[in-house]
Amino acid sequence: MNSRVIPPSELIINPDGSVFHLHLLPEQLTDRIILVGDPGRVDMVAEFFDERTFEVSSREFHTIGGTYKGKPIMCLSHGIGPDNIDIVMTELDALANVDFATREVKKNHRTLTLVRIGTSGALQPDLIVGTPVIASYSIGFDGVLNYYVGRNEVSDLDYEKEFCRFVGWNPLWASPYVVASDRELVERIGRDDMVRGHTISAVGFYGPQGREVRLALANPDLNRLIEAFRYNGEPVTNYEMESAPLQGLALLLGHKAMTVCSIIANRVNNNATPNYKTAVRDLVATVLDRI
Ligand SMILES: O=P(O)(O)O[C@H]1O[C@H](CO)[C@@H](O)[C@H]1O
Ligand SMILES: O=c1cc[nH]c(=O)[nH]1
Repeated sequence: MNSRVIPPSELIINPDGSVFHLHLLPEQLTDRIILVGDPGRVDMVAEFFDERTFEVSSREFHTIGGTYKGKPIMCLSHGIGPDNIDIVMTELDALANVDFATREVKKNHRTLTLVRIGTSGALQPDLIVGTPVIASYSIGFDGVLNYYVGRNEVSDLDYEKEFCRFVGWNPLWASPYVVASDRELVERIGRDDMVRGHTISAVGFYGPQGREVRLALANPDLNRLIEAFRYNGEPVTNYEMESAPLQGLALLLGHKAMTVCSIIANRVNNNATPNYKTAVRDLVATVLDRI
C-alpha cells in the first residue's frame, strides 16, 4: 500500500487548489481528453462541444471543458515540445490519482483516455499533405522516458537496437525509446481511414528534424537513413514532437493514449502547406465522434 505523502516541493498545488502549471482543479478533470499543441486549436475543438463548462488558461496550457454528444470531455493544449508532456501527463495523472487534501496516491486508480491531435512532417514520399497518420509506434528522440523506472518494460528494446544500428545513432543525442500506442484506441479511432505509422518525436523542429536554415547539421544523412529503415517491413513515417513522451508516460502511469497527426509538410518531396487548418478541423470532428 502506498502511504507516501508527496511533499509540496514535488507536487505544487496553487492556493486555489489547482495543479501548478495546468491550473486545473481535480473536479474539472474529465476521463476523456483531447490534447493539441496550439492553444488556439483548443477553441476550434471546443466549437464542436454541445456546451462549455469551464475554461482555464495558464502559459501555453489552455483548457476548455464541456460535453460532446452528451458526454463530458475536455481539450487541453500542451504547447510545443516533449518536455511539456512531462508536465502535462504528470499533472493530469495527479489530478486523477492523487488526493490533493492528503497528498497521497488514491487507492483506486482512475484511467484517462488521451488522444493527441497534431500536425506533422512526412518522411515517406507517398504520404501526401492532409493525410492523417496514427502513431502506432512512437520513437522518442527526446529522452524524457529515460528518466523513469520502468522505461525498459514499456519500450520495444529490439526496435531501439535495430534503429540505432541502422542509422548510426550519434552518442551525443539522448538514447531513443520506442513505445506502442494503445491498440484498442488505435482501432476505435483509426478505423480504416487513417494511416498506421511509426512517428518520431523530435526534440526540436529545425536541426533535430534535419532542417537546415543557417546552421549546418551534425548528421546530414539522418533523414535519408530513417526513410530507408524498416522494422518488421514497416517504415518510419513522420516527425512531430510529443507523441512518444505522451505514450510512454501513459503506459507507465496506466492511461490509454494515442496520437494522430495531419501531415502538413513532406520532407522527402520538399513541399508544405501553411493552409492545413481545414484538414485538422476534419480530423478533430472524426476523432470526437470516435473517442
Ligand atoms: O500541431 P502540434 O500539435 O503543435 O504538433 C506539431 O507542431 C509543432 C511544431 O510546429 C509541434 O508541437 C509538433 O508536434
Ligand atoms: O515537419 C513538421 C511539421 C509539423 N510539426 C513538426 O514537428 N514537424
